Amino acid sequence: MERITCDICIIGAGSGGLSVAAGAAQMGASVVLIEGHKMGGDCLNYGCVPSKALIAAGKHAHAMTTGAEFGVTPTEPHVNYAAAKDHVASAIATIEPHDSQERFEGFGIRVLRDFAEFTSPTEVQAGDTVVTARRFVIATGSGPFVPPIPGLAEVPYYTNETIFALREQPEHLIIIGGGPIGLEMAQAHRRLGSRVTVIEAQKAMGKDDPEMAAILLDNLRAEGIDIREETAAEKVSGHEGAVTVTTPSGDVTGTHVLVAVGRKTNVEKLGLDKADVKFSPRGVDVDDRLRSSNRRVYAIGDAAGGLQFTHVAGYHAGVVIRSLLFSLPAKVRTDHIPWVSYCDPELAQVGLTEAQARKTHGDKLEVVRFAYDQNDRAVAEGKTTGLIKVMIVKGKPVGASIVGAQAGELIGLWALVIANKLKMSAVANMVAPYPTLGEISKRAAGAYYSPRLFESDTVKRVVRFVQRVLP
Ligand SMILES: Cc1cc2nc3c(=O)[nH]c(=O)nc-3n(C[C@H](O)[C@H](O)[C@H](O)COP(=O)(O)OP(=O)(O)OC[C@H]3O[C@@H](n4cnc5c(N)ncnc54)[C@H](O)[C@@H]3O)c2cc1C
Ligand SMILES: NC(=O)c1ccc[n+]([C@@H]2O[C@H](COP(=O)([O-])OP(=O)(O)OC[C@H]3O[C@@H](n4cnc5c(N)ncnc54)[C@H](O)[C@@H]3O)[C@@H](O)[C@H]2O)c1
Repeated sequence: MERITCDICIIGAGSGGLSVAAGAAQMGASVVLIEGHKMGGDCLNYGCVPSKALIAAGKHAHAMTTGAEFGVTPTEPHVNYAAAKDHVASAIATIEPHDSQERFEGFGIRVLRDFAEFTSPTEVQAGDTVVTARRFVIATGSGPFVPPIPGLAEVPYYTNETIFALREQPEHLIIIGGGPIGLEMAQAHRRLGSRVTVIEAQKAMGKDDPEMAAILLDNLRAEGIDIREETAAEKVSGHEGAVTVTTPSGDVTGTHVLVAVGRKTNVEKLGLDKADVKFSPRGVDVDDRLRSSNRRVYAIGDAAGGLQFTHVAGYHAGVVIRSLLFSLPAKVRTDHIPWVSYCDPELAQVGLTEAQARKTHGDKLEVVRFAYDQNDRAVAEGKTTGLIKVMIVKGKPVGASIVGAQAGELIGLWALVIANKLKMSAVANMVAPYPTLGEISKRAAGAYYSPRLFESDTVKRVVRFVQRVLP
């Protein structure tokens, strides 16, 4: 048995763990990083990267069928699904070196490739190595939650951990779950030529603003995706190539099933009881500094039980680095965290939705809106489906929702505004280049100030007075 002592031991080399490791080692701490499976974690191997790569393949296929209004004759694309999966694999392979063991060893980090388990409040064992550390960071992420639907365990089904390796094109893909994983995969597969049925127990994209989500869902349905809401999967039966999902509104039989009903955090096999670390199925119980019930142990990213996004794991890494290296009492916020679903149109959110803002701020809330069809660039590009809504209290945005082309890029501005508690005037003062979709944000700010300027008797009185006295 080898014994190592270090300043910081990180369990999990995904988005969160890698960021802590790189930052801490480059600033002088001795770091051990333990990864039981693939370097890069979910985002690189089974999540963001492969899903966005497959979405990109679908986008190419879709463009071939939708050029008529631009004078380009639509043509039915010949899709080689396996080749699309080659693109997915190549995107992962291109990014892989950035997350590799060699790169992290180059920072002076000791990388152990085994599953880790706490053996005491101050020790972790990984294979034949015992690590004693001043501080530990649990960054073990999450995996697909497979619900106890009767019959599911007896049929072949896919999850995000297996769907990207599938090389035969599903003729009819049934997706259980209408959240971001379900709908991103639904549209990519539909555009690549599969028939797709989505079975959603409640409302699809239920964590987003319903008015904005409805615009996305209309478009997905118009592309031919059968989305059945308020319809839970109750039973699954069948065999390879013919799987039937039973729902209250009838049976659906398809060739393949993808389960996308949420995540299960990877905390159960960590020996947390032996480390005096409290946890639940949601993840490790942490305070607003991301510390667990054992002050030496922190948890970040998906394992910390909050919002589950790569950029949140990265943000958490920055917060714990300040605590671990400089003993600064850095705290996490959630009010400025954006998220984006990369369907077409994209659906993006930062801060409060309209309903949340109404509940929190009541009559003090003002909501401004601006539609994509009023934006010249959107008209030129034929991307007029879309809307921005900004929720404002006393002149400061508390939330922004965008659905439409490039919504994921546009939300960045509002994330900046909310993170820094800027006023709407900061956006109104910006000169946006013409013609860009970015002008949508400026016009939303205009929608806030226009009534104050153009419908104000005081402004009119002042202008008339100044005009009278001007030479
Ligand atoms: C299909 C899909 C698409 C997604 N798309 C996006 C997106 O577009 N944008 C976005 O922001 N987020 C997206 N996400 C979410 C994102 O992938 C996660 O939020 C992010 O990966 C979480 O990072 P993490 O570091 O917490 O965990 P992970 O990246 O999952 O890393 C955890 C690591 O810990 C390792 N591990 C677990 N247990 C142990 C142990 N006991 N010992 C040693 N190692 C262990 C695992 O093997 C893994 O490598 C997507 C997720 C999925 C599933
Ligand atoms: N673009 C992105 O940033 C992105 C993309 C994919 C995933 N993610 C992350 O991964 C997380 C997990 O995504 P997800 O889509 O799996 O989870 P989710 O929790 O967001 O959505 C799951 C959906 O499945 C439904 N459901 C649950 N049980 C069901 C049943 N028996 N039958 C039918 N429907 C059922 C739920 O009502 C819910 O709408 C997301 O919350 C997000 O944090 C992010």
